Amino acid sequence: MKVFEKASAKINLSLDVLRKREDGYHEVEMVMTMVDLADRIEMQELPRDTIIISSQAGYIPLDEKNLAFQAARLIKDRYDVKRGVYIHLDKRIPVAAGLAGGSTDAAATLRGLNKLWQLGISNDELKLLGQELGSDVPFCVTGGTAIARGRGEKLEMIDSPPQCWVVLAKPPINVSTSEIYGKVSVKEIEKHPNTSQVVQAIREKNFDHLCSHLGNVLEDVTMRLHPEVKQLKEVMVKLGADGALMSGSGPTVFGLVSKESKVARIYNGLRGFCKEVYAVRLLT
Ligand SMILES: C[C@@](CO)(OP(=O)(O)O)[C@H](O)COP(=O)(O)OP(=O)(O)OC[C@H]1O[C@@H](n2ccc(N)nc2=O)[C@H](O)[C@@H]1O
Ligand SMILES: Nc1ncnc2c1ncn2[C@@H]1O[C@H](COP(=O)(O)OP(=O)(O)O)[C@@H](O)[C@H]1O
Repeated sequence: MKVFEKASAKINLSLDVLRKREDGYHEVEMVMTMVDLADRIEMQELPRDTIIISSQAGYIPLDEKNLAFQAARLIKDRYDVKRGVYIHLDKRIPVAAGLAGGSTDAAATLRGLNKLWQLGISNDELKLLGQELGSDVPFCVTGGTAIARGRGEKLEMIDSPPQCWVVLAKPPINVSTSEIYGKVSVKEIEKHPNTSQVVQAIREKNFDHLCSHLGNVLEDVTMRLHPEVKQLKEVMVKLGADGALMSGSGPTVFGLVSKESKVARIYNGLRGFCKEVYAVRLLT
């Protein structure tokens, strides 16, 4: 038997860091939503009790470092499953980009194996399992649009944002999420995003209000280390995006665009700066 899952990328419409916690993580308040840029995951039953991962992407680990492998092992151990699985990852989400590529693969693997092995695990339980794999995994299990609190695992589902185009550009640099969080000094944050304004704009489907309240406190940290991310955001705005922001810990910058007629110009303009550019819709 085979199961297919789509594993979509997320963007952070706002990201605030409230404080550093005793356990080393940061207490956050984020508004997250999914975009129509996704990895495809195929899971197939194996006769042997083993987990095998393959991918067309040569640049991700295929061993126990892969988050899909970790998700499969977790579900096997927790539910004492003595069966094997072959998992193929058709990677389309850029890696280490701030788009939760690994987390969404892990979430899709949890969902898929629940079906493949007919385990009957509830959505809430899948989110709890996801939490053990990473802070963004519970959101990736459910998808939709949510306010994420705690270290990212406490979710409050909200309405979908007004539909629009999302142009994503990933500069060719590597950013480590833990390094970026490690460099955040909460006291020195100059401007916190106004989460409730972002949520209100979404509720009222007010696109302009949403664009003017996008905010991410990790931007300053990543942009200080990699000035090209700042330049990319400026280019995105100059080319005509209605709003622009770095997603997560970066380095991907996304632009929200309401008019389809502007998308090609922005896409082509960005292609002059980096190879990895995508124009997609929100997953509403
Ligand atoms: C910044 C965000 C925003 O959505 O996304 P990405 O840039 O990774 O896509 C997330 O908070 C990333 O979540 P995720 O990538 O799942 O992080 P984890 O694997 O749990 O943690 C990686 C490391 O980041 C730091 N970390 C993560 C989450 C958090 N709330 N506080 C932290 O300080 C910790 O140092 C941790 O060891
Ligand atoms: N299935 C996976 N897809 C992508 N990256 C993965 C996966 N499993 C593990 N990784 C590793 O996770 C790290 C972060 O990648 P990713 O999840 O794409 O970044 P981000 O959290 O910034 O969105 C990379 O160093 C990558 O090698």
